[in-house]
Amino acid sequence: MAVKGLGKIDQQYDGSNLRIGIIHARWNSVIIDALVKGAIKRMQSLGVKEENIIVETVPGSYELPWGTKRFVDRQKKEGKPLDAVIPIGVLIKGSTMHFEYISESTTHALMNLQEKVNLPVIFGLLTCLTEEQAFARAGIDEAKSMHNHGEDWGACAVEMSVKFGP
Ligand SMILES: O=Nc1c(NC[C@H](O)[C@H](O)[C@H](O)CO)[nH]c(=O)[nH]c1=O
Repeated sequence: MAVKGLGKIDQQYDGSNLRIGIIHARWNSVIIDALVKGAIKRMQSLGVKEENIIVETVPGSYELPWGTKRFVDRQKKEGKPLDAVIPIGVLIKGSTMHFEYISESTTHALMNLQEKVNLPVIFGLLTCLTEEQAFARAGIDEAKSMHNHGEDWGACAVEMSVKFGP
């Protein structure tokens, strides 16, 4: 049986010297809140200090690429550069093509952003066909919960920062 999710992390990484940003959309906020909490919980379990986890928000997932760029730039300008950033959004398919266009464009923009900001930009965009899929991936629906993907994103941010930092 294929094992979904991050699988076994090959080692515990020490996040105690890291400063990590989370920037999240405000659409589908119940699911977003669970994902953000999961990412924070996992990063703190790896030693990232509470004061070094900076949270910012944007209206929707479409604003994540531009918001992330400005967020990273501002933290750097204030002399408090980030080691990684986790944009988080939840897109749920509706009756139009809006979902497809935002999913595709935002995914490409976030991928390309890494070169521009020279930091790990973790892919925290849930693109779900149903609300049930989104609840399950945020660890909300115990019945079908796979696990809270936010925790994977937090672990990924720490690993990428420690392994590939400056
Ligand atoms: O439409 N559905 C969604 C959505 N639309 C808004 C969009 O991201 C943007 O904020 C506006 O178009 C204004 O630019 N944003 C989401 O995060 N999830 C959705 O499921």
